[in-house]
Amino acid sequence: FPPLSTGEQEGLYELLAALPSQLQPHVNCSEDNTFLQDMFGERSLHSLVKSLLSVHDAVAQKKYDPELPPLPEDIDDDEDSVKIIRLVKNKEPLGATIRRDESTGAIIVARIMKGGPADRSGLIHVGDELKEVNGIPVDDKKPEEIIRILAQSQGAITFKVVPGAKDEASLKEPQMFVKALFDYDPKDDNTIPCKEAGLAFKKGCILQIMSQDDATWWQAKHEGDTNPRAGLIPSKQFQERRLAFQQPVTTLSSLRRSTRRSSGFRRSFRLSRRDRKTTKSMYEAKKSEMYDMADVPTYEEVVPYGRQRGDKHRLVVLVGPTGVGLSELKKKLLISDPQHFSVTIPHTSRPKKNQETDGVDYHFISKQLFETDIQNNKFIEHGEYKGNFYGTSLDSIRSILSKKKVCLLDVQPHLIKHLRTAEFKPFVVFVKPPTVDRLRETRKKTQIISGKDDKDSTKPFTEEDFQEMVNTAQTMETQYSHLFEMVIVNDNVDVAFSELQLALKKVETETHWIPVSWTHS
Ligand SMILES: Nc1ncnc2c1ncn2[C@@H]1O[C@H](COP(=O)(O)OP(=O)(O)OP(=O)(O)O)[C@@H](O)[C@H]1O
Repeated sequence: FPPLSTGEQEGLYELLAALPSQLQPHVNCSEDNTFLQDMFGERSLHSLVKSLLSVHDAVAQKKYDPELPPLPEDIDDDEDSVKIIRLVKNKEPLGATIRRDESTGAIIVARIMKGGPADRSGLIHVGDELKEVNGIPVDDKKPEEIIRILAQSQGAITFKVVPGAKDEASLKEPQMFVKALFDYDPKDDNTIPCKEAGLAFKKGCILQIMSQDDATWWQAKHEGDTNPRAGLIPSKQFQERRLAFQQPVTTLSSLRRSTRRSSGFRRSFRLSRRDRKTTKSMYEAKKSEMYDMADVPTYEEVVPYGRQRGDKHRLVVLVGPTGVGLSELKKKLLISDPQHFSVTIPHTSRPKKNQETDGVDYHFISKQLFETDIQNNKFIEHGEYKGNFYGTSLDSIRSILSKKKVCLLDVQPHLIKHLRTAEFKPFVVFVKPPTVDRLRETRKKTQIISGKDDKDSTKPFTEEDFQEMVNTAQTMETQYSHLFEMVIVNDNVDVAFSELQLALKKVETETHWIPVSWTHS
């Protein structure tokens, strides 16, 4: 209805007064007639109708909107994100703290006390930049001075703020993604408050974290899942805590076993293709380095990453047990595209042979310089063989990457963690042997370099070699699989090679997930 005019209101009263006579023909008994006369003549009914009408008018004219204070006139048009906030303050403190941002000098809301006036208003948020209080600019004031101004103010206080970026982001759907570093099935978890509400996932899955409000149970969805309902997953802290209790037992026992079989771990890093034959048993890595405890793998925050033209390539790291075929796969890649792929040139302290060229076969350096370089952490891997040092320097990796080539590197798995940096962004491929039966089948004609003596003698794989390869692969997988981005089974070498080639192509051209820590260097 449109609001009633005064004339219309009076007409309505007349109508009310006239009602009993209008109804008379329909009323048989005089008592009823008197009752109607009395009721419609009652003043209280008139005032009730009047109130009803004024409420009707107020609603129709939207008079219930509170009156907003006029906006200050000096708003800078450029500052489109400025917010003017008016809070009414009584004796109670506002419940917010401020700080000066070291780098920009801006006054920032540092904390909002839960339940205080600022919190209850819902208008001021942590991260907001304070520009003015009651028209007084605050940029040139110390936080203490501003606090004094606020303390002295009573009644309405006007703030001019620039909302913090965080504030806006928190209103949107949470955008935190993690890569799961362990398998999880709520069915096997007796601590979960509700198994049906749990979310199962596998190692390597990308999960979108929807809520971390609860310290023990987070809420998450599988990335890309259109179903909006989140499921419960153990929080990082909770998972770390309970794994810390379990791990020492399992790790220690598996390590003992692997120590005895440690010869199955990769003993050499390949120096150059020409030198392959002599590198096989060049040296053993220090055992203590190999068996360090891996961090408890839970979740790692990830972001989408796509290599832009002109960016350096991700470092390609191959790991696997001795003899599984890393050199073979590297060789195939190099042959497939020598302009695109490259391997590092190792350093050595041994004297240069006549047919060798410095910087091509090796970087030949003195023993003393080698030792200094070791001290200065210049090598990702190094070792000693027959009194001479050999090693792969970090700079030799950098030199390839800066030529915009793909660097192929194989290292022992415990060294992966040193390469996991924004600079190298390693793409780690685990090359796994097939079953012993398949090894026997596929490696029938294969000759390997005998590690028993220093001569370049070759021999076929033994049953023991196969068993050791499979066992070592198993140990490596148990301990380091959370660091592997891809697993290739080297059964048929041509199949394994095409799988690797395809995966590397994808890494170069498609958007994929990498740890968020690699994106800010
Ligand atoms: N799928 C395969 N089928 C048959 N032979 C293979 C296969 N993959 C590799 N080989 C052969 O097995 C031998 C060992 O492979 P390769 O030298 O590449 O191993 P590696 O992982 O580099 O080990 P190491 O660290 O001991 O040198 C080589 O003669 C290689 O040609």
